[in-house]
Amino acid sequence: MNISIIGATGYSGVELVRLLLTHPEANIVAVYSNSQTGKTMQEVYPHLMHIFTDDLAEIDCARIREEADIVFIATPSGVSGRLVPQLLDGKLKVIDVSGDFRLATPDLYQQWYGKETAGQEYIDKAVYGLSEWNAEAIKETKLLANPGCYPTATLLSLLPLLQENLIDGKSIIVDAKSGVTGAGRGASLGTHFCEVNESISAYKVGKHQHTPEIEQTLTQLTGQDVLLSFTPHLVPMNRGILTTSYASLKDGVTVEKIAGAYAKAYEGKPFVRLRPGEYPKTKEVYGSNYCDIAWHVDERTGRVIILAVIDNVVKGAAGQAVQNMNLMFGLPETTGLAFTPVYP
Ligand SMILES: NC(=O)C1=CN([C@@H]2O[C@H](COP(=O)(O)OP(=O)(O)OC[C@H]3O[C@@H](n4cnc5c(N)ncnc54)[C@H](OP(=O)(O)O)[C@@H]3O)[C@@H](O)[C@H]2O)C=CC1
Ligand SMILES: CC(=O)N[C@@H](CCC(=O)OP(=O)(O)O)C(=O)O
Repeated sequence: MNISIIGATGYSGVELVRLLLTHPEANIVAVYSNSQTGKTMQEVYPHLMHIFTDDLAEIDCARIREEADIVFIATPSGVSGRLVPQLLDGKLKVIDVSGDFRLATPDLYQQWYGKETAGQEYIDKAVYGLSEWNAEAIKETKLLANPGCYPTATLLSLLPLLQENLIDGKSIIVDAKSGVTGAGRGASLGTHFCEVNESISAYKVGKHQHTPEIEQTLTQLTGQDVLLSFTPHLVPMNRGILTTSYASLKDGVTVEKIAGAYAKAYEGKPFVRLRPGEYPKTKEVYGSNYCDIAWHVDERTGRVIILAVIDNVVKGAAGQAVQNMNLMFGLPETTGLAFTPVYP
């Protein structure tokens, strides 16, 4: 499989390089950058010395259509919306790691991202790549919208319970925490060491762009009416997301029903590990494609509290993108991804 990567110099892009270098079917044919063309990958990332030394090329859609079977796009929002119409031709398959093709309409995207994306005809071609829940559609598509990092952990937590009608879709509150790699490699005041170290703070309260992605997917996949509050926080660590979701239980729902819904949803799903009653740590999935999920039924308040952890750069971006590539090419989902988390 010949693979091109646009945005290879970013954190998601360089994680794609790491995963694809040991994938038995993958051959990276070219890596593309916007502002660092002419340099090699090992100049930008010395940890790749003697491992991956390719030159960074200027983005050339015609060349990519000829050289690659699949292209990953790992660029800031607003970029792939412009590139995809030039790439979707012939045999080439596209996986977009950004948010440009996740929301149902260009207007909704404009409302939450404050910029333009591709036209409706391209958005309609995209399949949402939540691997565990959308595998049949993923296998058939040429354009895949890889889920956001927070939505991955949140959706995997909530879908089984909404699917079985065990919680009230209008009662959901999601409190989420992310490591700083979630904000990308570019320097900014908000991610400066002295601003984040020994501190924790919320951001984009009531207006984070992943809110409509989570609501839209919960409704599309379960048919339930959903309206939720989502609050992200930045925590002083490199990788990892912990989501804590709260929802009111429907009448008569027992601990056994909750456990049954998770067991049914994730039987045979190699990357979801169920840990009822535990307190999963981001460290326990670090560097891996796992999502660990735990739940606690609070009989006093009639609520269920669900904890989920992922590595934002792996299951939340590059790892799930490779999992989706495997599905799109008829390979076992775990190909190139069956490695152990780095611990401690
Ligand atoms: N980091 C994460 O945990 C996750 C990120 N995402 C999404 O994935 C995408 C990439 O994120 P991340 O890797 O963190 O970002 P980074 O900021 O680390 O990297 C961005 C990449 O995009 C390239 N780039 C920047 N501007 C342009 C442009 N105008 N045209 C073409 N290429 C451009 C950069 O190239 P160069 O600097 O060489 O010019 C760089 O390779 C984003 O949309 C992000 O929201 C999704 C899930 C998780
Ligand atoms: C910590 C941090 O800043 N995280 C980023 C995640 C960005 C992201 O993944 O954005 P899209 O999926 O929408 O492209 C944020 O909250 O905006």
